[in-house]
Amino acid sequence: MSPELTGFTNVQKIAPTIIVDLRYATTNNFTHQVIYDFTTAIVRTGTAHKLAAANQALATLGYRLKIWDAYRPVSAQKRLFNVYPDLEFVAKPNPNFSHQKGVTLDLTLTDLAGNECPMPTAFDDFSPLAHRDAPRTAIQNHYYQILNTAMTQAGFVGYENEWWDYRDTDMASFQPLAADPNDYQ
Ligand SMILES: C[C@@H](N)C(=O)N[C@H](C)C(=O)O
Repeated sequence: MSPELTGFTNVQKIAPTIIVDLRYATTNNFTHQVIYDFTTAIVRTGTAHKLAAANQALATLGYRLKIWDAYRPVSAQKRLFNVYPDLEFVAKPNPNFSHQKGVTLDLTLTDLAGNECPMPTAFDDFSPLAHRDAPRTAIQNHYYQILNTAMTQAGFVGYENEWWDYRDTDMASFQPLAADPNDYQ
């Protein structure tokens, strides 16, 4: 992978219409604790370009992406795992994995005004209803398919147990890398 793609990028710098609402920067998450001290969503630059392509495709259909989590330091993963050590829904701390190396996003779909579309569950609903093969209502399935098509066509793969978790298909090409998102505002 070229060196220009392996650093970190603030996703809103290349896709300003993406909404960022980092839930672990607030107490509005499953831990009820503030997990980290930043509100800027960063991912590896190659991943950011793919995300911008997904958001652009969605814009033509009248939708936007809303990000709930992006790069997550290993220290934050430790806090999440301490509260909910269930590998189905929270990964073990590991600098070479997923959010912790900046190749994964937790996200949902909104309309152009920023209103969230109906999806299978709330964010971090750690129940079987979050699984990608769970039964969905027709309306939930409609919006899920719009999101899933845009993300997979842009080069992401969805984690089977969480409908909101999308990983760069090139994730294995990225070596571990840490950053402070506050440096990318
Ligand atoms: C905690 C949840 N939002 C999540 O990101 N789960 C995956 C499995 C992870 O911890 O990487």
